[in-house]
Amino acid sequence: MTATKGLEGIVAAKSSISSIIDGVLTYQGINIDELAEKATFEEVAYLLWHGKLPTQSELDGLIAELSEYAAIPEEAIAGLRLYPKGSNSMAALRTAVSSLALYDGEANDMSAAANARKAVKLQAQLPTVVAAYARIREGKEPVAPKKGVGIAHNFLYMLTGEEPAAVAVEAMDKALVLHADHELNASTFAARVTVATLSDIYSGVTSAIGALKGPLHGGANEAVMVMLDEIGSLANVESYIQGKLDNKEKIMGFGHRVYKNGDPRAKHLMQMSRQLGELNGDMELYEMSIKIEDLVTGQKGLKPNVDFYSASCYTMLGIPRDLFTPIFAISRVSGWSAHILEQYQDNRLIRPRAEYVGPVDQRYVPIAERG
Ligand SMILES: CC(=O)SCCNC(=O)CCNC(=O)[C@H](O)C(C)(C)COP(=O)(O)OP(=O)(O)OC[C@H]1O[C@@H](n2cnc3c(N)ncnc32)[C@H](O)[C@@H]1OP(=O)(O)O
Ligand SMILES: O=C([O-])CC(=O)C(=O)O
Repeated sequence: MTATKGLEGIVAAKSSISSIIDGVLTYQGINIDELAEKATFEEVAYLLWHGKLPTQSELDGLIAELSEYAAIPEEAIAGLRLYPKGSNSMAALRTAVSSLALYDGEANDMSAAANARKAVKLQAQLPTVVAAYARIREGKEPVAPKKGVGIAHNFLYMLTGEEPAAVAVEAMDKALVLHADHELNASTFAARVTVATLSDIYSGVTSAIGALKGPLHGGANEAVMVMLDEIGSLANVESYIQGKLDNKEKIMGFGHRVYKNGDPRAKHLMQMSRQLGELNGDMELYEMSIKIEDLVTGQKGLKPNVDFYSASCYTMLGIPRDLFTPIFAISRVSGWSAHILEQYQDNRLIRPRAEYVGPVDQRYVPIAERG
């Protein structure tokens, strides 16, 4: 038995949710470029869950259902208030989502209908949790979700307590579309491994949030912003990046396990970064990002991934950098839950093998004889 480090290239599941073939990403066979331009996030969530785009009445039904479930139980809000000040926002989200199971009477109901309902509940409630936590830690009261608006709108509204500008809603919605699903990425795999034991959907999503948190995966968007903040200005880009490359340090937001010729989502976020810069009358973050891309691609051949330009976009939308990865989760919970439902439909325990490389032929040594 020979292990493949990081399971690179191993096909570990059959899935009909999203595909990456020859560098082209599709959700249910629809090119991400088309969805980014035309679809709303709610349409995409429906597509991932049901395998088809919704009719107008199906979409209205989903928006109504999301509105119905968006408020989180008072006990969960009370829990958020107890988290230590300065908690990591992804750790807080992971804990809060796990706690939501305790207040859902059907958390352990494994019927298909209950699982489909819980997928919608989780999708509805993650934005509320992230926004409520962001406010509570600043000493502000959470803002109750608004009925009848989309998730992008509602999230920005609950975060700021103000009606968001149309352009901000549009940008956020597109970002959510672009992050919704991505085949068997690490967090989705974690979710599928967890539920393949026939554990519940909350356990699967909690596992997924834990996996997304890491800087080699979703956590890279925050790490990109840390880097941009450290660089500070366009004039410092070259020396900073050159220093990192000379020291063989990783540049966050670059490289990808599957895409070797570029992540198709990055160009949409790059465009959004430029547009938001123009709107804000401040192009520096965009220009710094472009210069970083030129240097890293020029010297290492590495292309930006989905996390690179999302950092400047979210910052220009006024979002604190430690909410970037939670926002990724707000979107990706659509894909996680779609994969969880797909796993339940044709389940088999996921249990690979390890190549043993430890010592052999050892004997138990009594404690008094150990050196
Ligand atoms: C939503 C997402 O999860 S997108 C990915 C987000 N993660 C990041 O942006 C973090 C930075 N990028 C990385 O760490 C990697 O490119 C990953 C984790 C995305 C992919 O990792 P892997 O497929 O295992 O590639 P691996 O890390 O083996 O890289 C291959 C080579 O490219 C180099 N490399 C890869 N990414 C980078 C980078 N961002 N900066 C500098 N060098 C890099 C590696 O050092 C390695 O070089 P070597 O062969 O000389 O040792
Ligand atoms: O697929 C991956 O490995 C990571 C990624 O880009 C994503 O999850 O969006």
